[in-house]
Amino acid sequence: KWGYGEEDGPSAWHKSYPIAQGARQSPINIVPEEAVYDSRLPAISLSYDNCTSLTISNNGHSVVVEFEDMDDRSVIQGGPLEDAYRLKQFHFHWGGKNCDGSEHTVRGKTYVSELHLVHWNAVRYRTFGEAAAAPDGLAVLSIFLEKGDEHADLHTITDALYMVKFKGSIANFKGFNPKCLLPPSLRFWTYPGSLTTPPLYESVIWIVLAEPIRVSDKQMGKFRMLLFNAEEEEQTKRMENNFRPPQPLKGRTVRASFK
Ligand SMILES: Cc1cc(C(C)C)[n+](CCc2cnc[nH]2)c(C(C)C)c1
Ligand SMILES: [Zn+2]
Repeated sequence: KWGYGEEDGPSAWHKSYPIAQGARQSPINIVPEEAVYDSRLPAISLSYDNCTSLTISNNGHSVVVEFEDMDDRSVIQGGPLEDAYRLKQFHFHWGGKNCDGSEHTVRGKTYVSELHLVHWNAVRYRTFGEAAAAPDGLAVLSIFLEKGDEHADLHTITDALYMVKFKGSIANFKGFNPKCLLPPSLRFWTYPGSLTTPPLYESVIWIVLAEPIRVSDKQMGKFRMLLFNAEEEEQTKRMENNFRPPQPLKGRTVRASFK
């Protein structure tokens, strides 16, 4: 199977997943000066007030918070999106003790971590799986985490990580609303891309917020206590550096919602 190590990491994925060298792969390096300001782009609208978080889990690649997505109780719309997309889950990518782990970069700058809020087009597709394989199936809202003071609301997540230390662990995680993780500004860049892990489906409309949120080193240290391995496996592998590096733009246009 695939991972983030020397043998099974991003540079090897193309062997089992040739789309890794496709025309709309993610992440990318965003160059603001080359982004096209589009004044017709509506603002992003997030309706998370009735969202229902269910669980927090360790899938062996990241820590994931899943939501109830049987109706349109929590959706993202506007921006580049034709339809409303349903919130399905969010997860993070991060680095190691002294190195950054964001997936997208801005003028080559990396951030400590990157939060992905994953939504799917339930207007056009019946299931998440079907949407995840369709060109306009998913919309991922990406938020950069920058090193700074403690983030007051991130504690709710970091305090729960001990419950999902091992791959395959899952715990109740009700009542969490991710709107507390948004930065003050919803100014964004948007471009057509892909999942950043195998199967690397080219099914994601990316919406990357320009303004990061700030988190402390101590809070990030708690993410690095998670493990890639299951409890019964003998080798203990710390969960860190679970990010894919930027991929070729291949002629795509990045649009900006701001000048
Ligand atoms: C069908 C599928 C969908 C996703 C994400 C977009 C939730 N993911 C995560 C891929 C991803 C993570 N960040 C961006 N893409 C996978 C991985 C767990 C195998 C499978
Ligand atoms: Zn992700």
